[in-house]
Amino acid sequence: MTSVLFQRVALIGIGLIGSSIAINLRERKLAGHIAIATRRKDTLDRAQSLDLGDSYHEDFAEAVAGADLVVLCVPVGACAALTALIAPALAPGAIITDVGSVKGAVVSAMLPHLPANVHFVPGHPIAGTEQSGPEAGFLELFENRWTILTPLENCDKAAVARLQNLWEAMGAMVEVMSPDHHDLVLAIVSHVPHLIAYNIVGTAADLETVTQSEVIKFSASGFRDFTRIAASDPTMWRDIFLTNREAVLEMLTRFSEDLASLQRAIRWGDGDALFDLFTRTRAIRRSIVAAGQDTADANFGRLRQHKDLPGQQ
Ligand SMILES: NC(=O)c1ccc[n+]([C@@H]2O[C@H](COP(=O)([O-])OP(=O)(O)OC[C@H]3O[C@@H](n4cnc5c(N)ncnc54)[C@H](O)[C@@H]3O)[C@@H](O)[C@H]2O)c1
Ligand SMILES: O=C(O)C(=O)C[C@]1(C(=O)O)C=C[C@@H](O)C=C1
Repeated sequence: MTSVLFQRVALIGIGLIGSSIAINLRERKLAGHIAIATRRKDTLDRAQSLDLGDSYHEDFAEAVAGADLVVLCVPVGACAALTALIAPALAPGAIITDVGSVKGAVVSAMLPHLPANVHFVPGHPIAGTEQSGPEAGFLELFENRWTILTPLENCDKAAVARLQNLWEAMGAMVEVMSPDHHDLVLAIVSHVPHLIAYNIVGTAADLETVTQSEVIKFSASGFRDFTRIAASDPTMWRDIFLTNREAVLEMLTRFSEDLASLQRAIRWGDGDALFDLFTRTRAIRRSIVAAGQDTADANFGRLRQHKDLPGQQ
């Protein structure tokens, strides 16, 4: 049995993550009032027609006024300007958080604009799909998935606990870590995999000896999975690679070295090296499935059942 955890939640940006939070707040009755603000009138109108909130604002400051929780649900590159815009309107004691996929850069971008009398608790739900826009959200997105919070050392513990309660009420599991550690971990489990997907789909599309229609016609499920990831939002991912540059480059160096070893194993017919690696990686997949962390597959299945879902914001 859940109860109202915040009196007024302001959601800034209402795409996949913002709308999933809105649906959770409403369905689970976690907020007294849901105020929604976003950049484009058209997106706001679509959010309203989906009945995602209680009030809709083109003026960001108006949306956050009186809110005890403000959640930035926008691409990482938009966080600094938006924080500067809303900072003067934040209520004393409010918790301000975000859902950005990179944390170090978000902290550096937001912190200088924030008044001392609010609690800044950056966050990141490790849950998503390749869809964007207010129509893409759904209730189960965060269920049994991790959300990472990266509060600064001097942050009020009660504020962190309140935000943790909210994520848990939305079905998530919560872990706290430093922004830098978050960025390093996410570089290898999320950012580099996306780069690989963008790259392989781009390479296939550029092949002179294989036609576009053959790529589409013969794409087996392995390649198809890459195309799903490579359909992810261009703005969001541009911002991620520009703001988590160091960690991504570090992981790419390791990745390239390991890829070169695989290339060598294939060239010299070293079947044992290939077999050993594939055995280790199969065990990793099986432990992820055993831990119940493969719900993205379930989400993907769910989205496929709704083929008419618009993908644009
Ligand atoms: N999509 C995912 O899988 C996923 C998962 C976890 C976290 N995130 C993070 O969540 C954030 C939002 O991602 P999303 O998937 O919901 O994106 P989305 O594209 O579905 O929605 C983004 C929203 O931000 C608004 N917006 C964009 N630029 C803006 C600007 N300059 N000023 C004001 N509003 C602006 C858009 O109108 C839209 O309402 C990103 O920071 C992303 O890194 C995404
Ligand atoms: O399943 C997907 O489509 C995702 O890419 C989700 C995913 C991920 O890499 O796991 C993407 C970026 C977010 O920051 C968090 C989650």
